[in-house]
Amino acid sequence: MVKIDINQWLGCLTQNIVLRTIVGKRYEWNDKKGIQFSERIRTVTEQVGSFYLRDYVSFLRWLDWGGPEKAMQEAAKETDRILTECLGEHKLRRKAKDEQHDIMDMILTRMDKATSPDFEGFDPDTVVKATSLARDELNNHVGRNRQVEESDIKNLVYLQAIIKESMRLHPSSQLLPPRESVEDCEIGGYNIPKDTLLIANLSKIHRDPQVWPNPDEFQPERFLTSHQNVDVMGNHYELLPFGSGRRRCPGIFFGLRLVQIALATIIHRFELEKASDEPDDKSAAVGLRNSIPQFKILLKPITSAEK
Ligand code: HEM
Repeated sequence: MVKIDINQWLGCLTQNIVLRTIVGKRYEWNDKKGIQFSERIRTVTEQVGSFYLRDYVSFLRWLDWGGPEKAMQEAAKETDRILTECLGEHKLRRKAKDEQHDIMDMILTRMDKATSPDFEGFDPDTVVKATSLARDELNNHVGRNRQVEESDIKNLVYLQAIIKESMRLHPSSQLLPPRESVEDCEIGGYNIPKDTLLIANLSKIHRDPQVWPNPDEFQPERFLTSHQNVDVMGNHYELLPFGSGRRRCPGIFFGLRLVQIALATIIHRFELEKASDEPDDKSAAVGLRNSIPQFKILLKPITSAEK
C-alpha cells in the first residue's frame, strides 16, 4: 500500500498550486472544465488537510480515517489526466503556430532549446569572463544605466558561484528534516534497518574535505572550475541547501531567484564596507538554523560620479 503522510499532502498542495498556475487561463477561469478542476482540488485538499493529525499519531495511519489516502490517489489520477490533456492541446497549438504564450508554452520552448549544445554548463568564454569580480561582471553585463533584471542572472555566473559557495558554507538549515527508511538499505557502507530515522547533516556534507578541497575557505571559483557542474537542485548529494528528493524545497526556484536578484542589486548599487573593527558576533553561530557570524556593514550608494 502507498504510504501517505503530511509531506505528501504538502507536496500535493504545492503541486496543485503549480498546476493551477500552469493550466491557469485555459482551465481555471475561462473553462467549465477548469472550474470543475479547481473545485475538485479544493475539496480534496480540504479533505486531506483536515485529517493530517494522523501523521503525528502514527498508529491511526492504517485506518485511513476519513479516506484522505484514497482521496489523494484520486486527485493524483485526476491531476495527471487534466495535465496530459492540457499538454496535448498545447502541442497541437504549437504545431498550428497558435501558441498562447502561457507557462506551458514557455516550458515547451525551453525543452526545445535543451537540445542545444550550450544548454548544459557554461561555454569556455563564459568561464573566462566569470573569473573577474562580481561588480565587474555586473558592470559588464548590466552597465551603469539601468537596474539588474531577472534576465541578467543567467549571465552573472560569478555571482551565482558566490551564492552557491555561501549556501555551501552556511546552509539555512544545518540539518535536513528527518527521513524514515521504508526498507532495509545500505548508505555509505552502513546497514540501515527499515523504519530508522535518518537526518542528513549538511554542515558535515558541505565541508567534507574529500569532496571540497580547503572546505572552510570561501572560494566561489571552485564552482567555475573543479565543481562547475555541481548545482543546488538536489541532484548532487555533496551540495543540498534546498534538500533533495520528493521533499526537496518546493520554493527552490523562487527562493534562489530572489537571493540572486537581491545580492546582484546590492552589489550593483552600493559599495560595501564593514561598519566597525569590532570582532564579529559569533553568538549566532550556535544553533541549527544559522551558522553565520553577525556583523554590521555600511552600504554606500554608488554615486553618478563613480558610474
Ligand atoms: C533561499 C531560500 C530557501 C532555502 C535555502 C530553503 C531551504 C529548504 C530546505 C533545506 C528544505 C527541506 C528540504 C528537504 O527536506 O529535503 C525546505 C523545505 C521547504 N521549503 Fe524551502 N527554502 C527556501 C525558500 C523557500 C520558499 C521561498 C518557499 C515557499 C514559497 C519554501 C517552502 C518550503 C516548503 C513548503 C518546504 C517543505 C517541503 C516538504 O517537506 O515537502 N522554501 N526548504
